[in-house]
Amino acid sequence: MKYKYNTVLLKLSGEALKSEKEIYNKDKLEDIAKQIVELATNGLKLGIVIGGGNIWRGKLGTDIDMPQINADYMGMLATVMNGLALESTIKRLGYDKVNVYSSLPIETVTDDYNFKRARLKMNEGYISIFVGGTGFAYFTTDTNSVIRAIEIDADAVLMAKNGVKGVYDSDPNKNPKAKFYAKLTHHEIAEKQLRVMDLTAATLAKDAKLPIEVFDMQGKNNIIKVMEGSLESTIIEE
Ligand SMILES: Nc1ncnc2c1ncn2[C@@H]1O[C@H](COP(=O)(O)OP(=O)(O)O)[C@@H](O)[C@H]1O
Ligand SMILES: O=c1ccn([C@@H]2O[C@H](COP(=O)(O)OP(=O)(O)O)[C@@H](O)[C@H]2O)c(=O)[nH]1
Repeated sequence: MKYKYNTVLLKLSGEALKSEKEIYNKDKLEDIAKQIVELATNGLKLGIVIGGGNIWRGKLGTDIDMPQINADYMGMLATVMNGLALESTIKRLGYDKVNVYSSLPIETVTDDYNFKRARLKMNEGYISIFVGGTGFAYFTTDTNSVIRAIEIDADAVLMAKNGVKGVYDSDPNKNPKAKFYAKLTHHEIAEKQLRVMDLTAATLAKDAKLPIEVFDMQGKNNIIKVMEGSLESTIIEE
């Protein structure tokens, strides 16, 4: 196997699909899908959680006096749209073995999810795209990523960021002197209150002893490079 991992859960933010003017940018969708197809074709077992941030986030609900629970379900539905956009792009590139599993029961456009079926299909080379978040308000897709990673018995969660190469001691976009960490323990994430994922997700990953690799997906073939171990990133483990 040419990759560091056999099975991974790749977390993509919805932001990765958008451009300045479009919620879906064809080149960005295609670039991500091409890398995913190459990885799957070469035998990497891939589960993907996609966020909804290019379309909607629950916190925007306050701007329109909407209760958070309603706003959160809108956000979860946004992740379904993103999953379908990614699925059709992957299929358009000729890789048909893709399942979109939704935490929300939308059987007309998504597959029924249970972890045993996902594992079985992934062993047959199917890519699993997990949408709908956890299906519960007050969570984010970071938590959903850790849950799905545990369920598919992933070796790690690969957390793709937009424009930062990993975890720093403070926000590198605000503090040019922020110190980069190549390695961190789960304990340090909590102890130093490093903002890489929400606390629920970080706690769950720590309890499950699940490694997390944080990397910048904005770079040529960075998703492939991080799987090959040739990209500078932050690895969070025991
Ligand atoms: N300790 C930190 N290490 C890295 N990035 C941080 C940190 N604290 C804040 N950030 C900021 O968090 C941003 C990523 O936020 P997030 O909501 O996870 O974005 P994404 O949509 O890329 O997942 C980074 O672009 C960075 O500006
Ligand atoms: O389990 C979940 C996952 C997501 N969301 C909602 O869906 C939005 C989009 O998800 P997220 O912000 O994680 O997307 P990303 O930032 O990764 O694009 C969130 O803001 C939440 O409002 C939710 O309520 N429960």
